[in-house]
Amino acid sequence: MKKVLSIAGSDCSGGAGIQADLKTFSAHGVFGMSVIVSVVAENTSRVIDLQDIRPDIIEKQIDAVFEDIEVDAVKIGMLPQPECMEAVAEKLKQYAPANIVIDPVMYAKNGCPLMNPDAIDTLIKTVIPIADLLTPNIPEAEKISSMEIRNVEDMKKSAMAIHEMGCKNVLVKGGHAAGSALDILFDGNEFYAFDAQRIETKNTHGTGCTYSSAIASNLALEFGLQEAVRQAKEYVTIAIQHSLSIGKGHGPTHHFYELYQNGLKKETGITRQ
Ligand SMILES: Nc1ncnc2c1ncn2[C@@H]1O[C@H](COP(=O)(O)OP(=O)(O)O)[C@@H](O)[C@H]1O
Ligand SMILES: Cc1ncc(COP(=O)(O)OP(=O)(O)O)c(N)n1
Repeated sequence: MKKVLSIAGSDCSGGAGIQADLKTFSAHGVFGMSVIVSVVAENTSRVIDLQDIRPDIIEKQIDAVFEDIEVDAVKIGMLPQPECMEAVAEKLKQYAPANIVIDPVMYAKNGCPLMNPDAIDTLIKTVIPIADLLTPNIPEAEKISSMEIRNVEDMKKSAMAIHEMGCKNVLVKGGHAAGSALDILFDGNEFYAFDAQRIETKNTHGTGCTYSSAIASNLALEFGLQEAVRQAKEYVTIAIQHSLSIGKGHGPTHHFYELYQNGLKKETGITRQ
């Protein structure tokens, strides 16, 4: 069985963070593992407080996984502080796993910061260069590339600027744009578009976590990058289509193995190998 590690924060309400990652891994039939970097007291409406985990405990969690288990892909989510970023980057350089997918989480949907804004330089210098794929949403891509994104051409320019910072591939996600849900992948040479009809729903808590974890799962399953993103885009679209009206705010995406299998068959004619 393929094994995928999530290094991320804990969302006690189950819609985002480690919890969304592990649900996504299970739906993909891979074995999920977790290194928790922050415990976030949050729900579908708000972030109440958070407690970051000490960097040495983060390092020891990573050691505990890698000294014992072969890891086929790593998904990284929330990294709240520079010290946490440095600890994670150093350990991943040491263990050099394949398929590092990084979702540079900065804010929760309600606008609460999950990354110290002063950590942006460390993110750029230390974290971005270790990514096989970086998956910023539009506000994150704007912040990292120091440019405004108003249209698809700007998404491409931003992706190129971020690629220059040392990650192998960049996927700028269009969830925050108007129009269809169009994401742009840049591999250093070509651009690839992944488009889906925008679903009218407020229940989009955890979409970015779900998407990056689905991509990491597909890479672990040995799909090439474009195919891994294409299948993950279908997964996240179906997970949003079937999202749940749980809580008073933005409800979570829905992860359900059978739904995925049937949804894929019904909606795309594709079955997973
Ligand atoms: N309302 C929606 N309908 C369809 N797809 C969406 C919708 N909102 C987001 N997506 C898709 O979900 C994925 C996650 O993107 P996004 O929501 O931008 O990430 P994040 O959660 O990091 O802000 C992307 O593929 C995006 O295009
Ligand atoms: C613990 C934790 N990690 C990440 C997020 C952000 O999740 P994301 O999928 O990027 O988007 P929203 O859930 O904020 O819409 C989070 N909220 N909590």
